[in-house]
Amino acid sequence: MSDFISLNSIQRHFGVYHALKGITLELQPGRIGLLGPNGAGKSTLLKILMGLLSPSLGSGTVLGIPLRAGNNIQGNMELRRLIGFMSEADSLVPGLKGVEYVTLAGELCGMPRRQAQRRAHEILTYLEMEDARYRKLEEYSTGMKQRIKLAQALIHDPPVLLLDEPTSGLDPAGRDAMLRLMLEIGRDFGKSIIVSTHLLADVETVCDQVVLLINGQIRGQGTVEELCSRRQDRYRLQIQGDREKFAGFLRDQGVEVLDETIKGEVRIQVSRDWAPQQGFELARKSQVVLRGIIPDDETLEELFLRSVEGAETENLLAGGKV
Ligand SMILES: Nc1ncnc2c1ncn2[C@@H]1O[C@H](COP(=O)(O)OP(=O)(O)OP(=O)(O)O)[C@@H](O)[C@H]1O
Repeated sequence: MSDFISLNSIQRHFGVYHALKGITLELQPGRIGLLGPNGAGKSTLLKILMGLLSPSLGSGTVLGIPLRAGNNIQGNMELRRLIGFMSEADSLVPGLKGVEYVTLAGELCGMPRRQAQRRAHEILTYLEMEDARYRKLEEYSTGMKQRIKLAQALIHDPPVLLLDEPTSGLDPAGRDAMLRLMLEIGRDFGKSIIVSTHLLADVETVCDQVVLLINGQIRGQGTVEELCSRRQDRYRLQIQGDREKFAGFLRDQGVEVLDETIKGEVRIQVSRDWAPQQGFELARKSQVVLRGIIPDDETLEELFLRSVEGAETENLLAGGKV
């Protein structure tokens, strides 16, 4: 069992709707991407991890603190001291200036006012918000709002950050800057980060682990490399000889050719029980030299789309039940 996060069949119902349908997960500290389409249950899971919501069923521990169905006020308070949360929603307090808002977040975490003020200034300097700190929050641009939300999550120097859609609404430059900050905070300051997003590129840039959450269920977990190398039905045949002729021959033999435009290579899709030995046999018959057969990994985007489609098909077959 992981000391970091260990979940066992966690469910969360909202009335008759099952937002989480039995989440079992063991996570190690690091930079973790919680990837899923809209409505997958990402925010619900983050809120359970930090004790803002309790599970309807199931059990688990986060940083050694047990998650319990029903009210667990003591455990939830402890979790909030250890976790910084940046919500997706616009959770700012109108009328406050940037530095007042971040100070208030510190005080709400139990910090004495002076300490919270000092720390708020430090963080706002680190986030390059020197000038914006004395402006009212309602005057902030979307990029500034996302930064100040990150600042309030960092105020009490928690070892773990939960970031819900941190790049939402940002322009490309703002997004790059936010991703750089996340990398820095995770890699250089040693904090664990769980980032909820549906943006694959954000996960690829920042995260060393991925959890794929679709329709309230875990559909994959591991490093990007591990997840993308799971399929065993696509190969790159590296050949010496006439590529087009070989591709035509393969098609005649009932092999699906995905791409024959890459120099020295033909990409194919086959059934899962296809043995690479068959590739050599086909090459011999077609009189080309086969130099190698390499499993053809899918991109994170392909994996994501395939998983979403798979979940939709299963849902349809199950009669679309929640
Ligand atoms: N308080 C609530 N009451 C009723 N239903 C809810 C509540 N919170 C979430 N849900 C439902 O649970 C499902 C999962 O919502 P959640 O916000 O966790 O998804 P998400 O993956 O974060 O989506 P998004 O990427 O769109 O933010 C959605 O269908 C949502 O409508």
